[in-house]
Amino acid sequence: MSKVTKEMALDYHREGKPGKIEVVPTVPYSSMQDLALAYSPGVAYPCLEIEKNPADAYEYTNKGNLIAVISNGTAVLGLGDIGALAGKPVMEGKALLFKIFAGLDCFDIEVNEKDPKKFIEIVKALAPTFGGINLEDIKAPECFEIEQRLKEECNIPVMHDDQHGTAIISAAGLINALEIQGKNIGDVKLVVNGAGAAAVSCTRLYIALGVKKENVVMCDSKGVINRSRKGLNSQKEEFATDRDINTLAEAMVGADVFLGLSVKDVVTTEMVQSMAEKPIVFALANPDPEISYEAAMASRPDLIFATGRSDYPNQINNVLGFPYIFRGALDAGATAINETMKLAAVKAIADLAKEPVPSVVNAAYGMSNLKFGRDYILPKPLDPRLITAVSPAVARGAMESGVARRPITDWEAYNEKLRHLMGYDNKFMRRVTEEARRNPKRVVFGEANTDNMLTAAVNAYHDGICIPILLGNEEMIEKRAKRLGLDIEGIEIVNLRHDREAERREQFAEKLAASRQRRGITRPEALELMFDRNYFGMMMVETGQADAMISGTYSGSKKAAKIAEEVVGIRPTYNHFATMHILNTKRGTFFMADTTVNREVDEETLFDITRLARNSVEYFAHDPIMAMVSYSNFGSHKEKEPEVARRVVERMHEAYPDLPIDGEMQMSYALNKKARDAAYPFSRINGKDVNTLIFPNLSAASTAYKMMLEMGLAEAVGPIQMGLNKPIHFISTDAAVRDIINLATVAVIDAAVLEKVGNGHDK
Ligand SMILES: NC(=O)C1=CN([C@@H]2O[C@H](COP(=O)(O)OP(=O)(O)OC[C@H]3O[C@@H](n4cnc5c(N)ncnc54)[C@H](OP(=O)(O)O)[C@@H]3O)[C@@H](O)[C@H]2O)C=CC1
Ligand SMILES: CC(=O)C(=O)O
Ligand SMILES: [Mg+2]
Repeated sequence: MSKVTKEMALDYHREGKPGKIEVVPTVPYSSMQDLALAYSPGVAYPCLEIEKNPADAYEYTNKGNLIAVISNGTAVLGLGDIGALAGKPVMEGKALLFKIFAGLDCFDIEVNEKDPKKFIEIVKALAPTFGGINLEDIKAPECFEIEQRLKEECNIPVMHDDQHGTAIISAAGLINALEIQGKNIGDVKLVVNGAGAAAVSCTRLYIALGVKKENVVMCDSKGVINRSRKGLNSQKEEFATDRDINTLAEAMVGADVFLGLSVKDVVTTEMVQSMAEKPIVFALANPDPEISYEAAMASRPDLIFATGRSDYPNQINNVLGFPYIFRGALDAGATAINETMKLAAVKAIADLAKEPVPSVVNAAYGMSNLKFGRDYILPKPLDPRLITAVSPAVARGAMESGVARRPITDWEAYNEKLRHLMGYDNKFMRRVTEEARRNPKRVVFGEANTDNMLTAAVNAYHDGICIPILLGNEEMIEKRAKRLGLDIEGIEIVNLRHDREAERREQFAEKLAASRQRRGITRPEALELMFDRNYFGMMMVETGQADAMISGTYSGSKKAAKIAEEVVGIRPTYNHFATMHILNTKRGTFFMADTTVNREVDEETLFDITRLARNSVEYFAHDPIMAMVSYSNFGSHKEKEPEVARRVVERMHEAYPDLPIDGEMQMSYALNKKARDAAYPFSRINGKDVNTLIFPNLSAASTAYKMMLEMGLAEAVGPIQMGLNKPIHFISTDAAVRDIINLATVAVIDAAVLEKVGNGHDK
């Protein structure tokens, strides 16, 4: 991750539409009828229902999925009292996190009011709008009264995240760090620096989990809070120590755990060195910690160190909790977020860190070997399992403690809903990944000496998806792996240019020349070609020395595709091969073809593309419902391109009389079955939701899927090659690591099917 600079951050916030979030309608709104339903007169009906029964607000409005992040700007991060307006970027940021991590909609509300009593009245008056209230960055001690009263007086969950979110996450981190250091929570000496919202609440939770109160020393801006201090507020009084010490430096001597929730740079290396053996330091002030990562780690080797930042190992930040805690609370219809729910969240988060880390998480952090230990005490914020680990635990907690108004009964369905909410639930990829893991295959990675290819190959290996064979110079690959922090032990590297591969090059050349001698490749030429990664790698697959290949391409796949045609050839029942992209969207999974290969599409090419797509969609266990898309509808335009599309549909109807395919038709009819059924009742796909889109040319297909991706409307798997004799797949070397892993996973499945049924699944 590159260092965040002021300029980058300001540009990020300013570019495009300023800020970070927007409001998007969720119902149709284009016709008069729609407007009459959305607003007057139709809107009166739900109003009257809610008047009769307020709980109906959850049925007819967005209340049940809407959070308010409310702040008065008095303790914004560690920046202090910068005011309500200046805190808005933080609150917008939280709104964004609620949305992307838990699918919760969120309004940020900055209230220009420091008087706690007035602030409480304002928030209370706003409460009917929301399903939950996340109080944020409100300073101590006012935050305690504010939260307490709002919890009592609102009938929706209210949580001050700086208090409880931080307490939950850091407690999970503490439990795991203590386990690694081999210490007992009941024995540890704890120093807390800061006596504000976060510090007080964290300390209370640690005590509930077993820390002895007499082993706690808390400090504020004036030093140690001891009994001789006068005029302490009640929270500071609660933690005042009997020990006769005054400074943080004195408190640190012999301490096992340091918890910083104060300001930057107040801890020195000497202080860390003065701590007990195997200490734990959580320096959580944001954006800059109480001691820097570099200084802390240099101070002693037996330390476990965490900060609130995302750019160092062990991030302890309430982002790991609040989206999922509110998700679980709202889904169970909880009236509050109570101690049982908080403890359930602590356990779920702590336990998740001990589970094997999936490759998507490693890949997201450019790592290959994240494993429970001193540099990984908590799950990473981009871990997609957090939602299914934490939200159900919190919802169960709500039910057990009797605050759930809408108890969940079908947990499997709830988990499914959570996954779906989140990520255009990649059910398809989950299924193929499980299949690949059951029977991993040998996959050659061409261009293994590039960052993303190498990271993908190594992650796929550690995830048990495939057995990679890396093509490239071993020294260079090793160097790169070291720089990227990738563990490549156990992975085969083949340096095809090395003398020790001379025999294999000869063997491959002979075989290639034998099959291509009448098509212009002589043996000496074939031998020359074996110095090319694509020829060599594909020959490995052709001769059974590997099961599949991911060919890294630099500028489109044209050259590599030509080589694949020469080396492994096109399946006997076709004259062309093509590629398909699988798009996971909010509306389900769509298959699109041909997205990358055939630049000139005549009738024969389009016929092959359509047959290949039909075959592949079935192969991925979907029943194809196909639309041939065009700018024309069923003959409305007579030009060559729609004519070709029409003829291909006719030929498909003849070849596969039962196949639901039709067209040519515009995309609006392909995707809107109501409109299609009304306008073209004769269509063969009447009443059906299309899942496979065949495009009349490469420009249209490529533009369509890329537009969906760029607009954030889909996640894609692909390009999936269809029609070659062997599983050779092509992807750009700078494609995202996750995309390369996904393609390698598909290649493994491809190889397994080939092994089982040959190309016999061609029909
Ligand atoms: N990583 C995470 O997830 C989270 C991190 N934080 C961080 O914790 C910090 C505090 O936040 P919050 O509790 O909301 O804020 P508050 O304003 O409620 O509390 C701040 C506390 O820090 C104390 N403090 C200020 N300067 C010093 C100093 N030099 N030495 C010791 N203590 C000092 C203040 O002391 P006094 O009482 O004397 O004024 C006060 O007790 C911030 O940096 C924030 O970013 C907060 C929430 C979550
Ligand atoms: C993370 C957070 O909430 C804070 O630093 O205030
Ligand atoms: Mg905060």
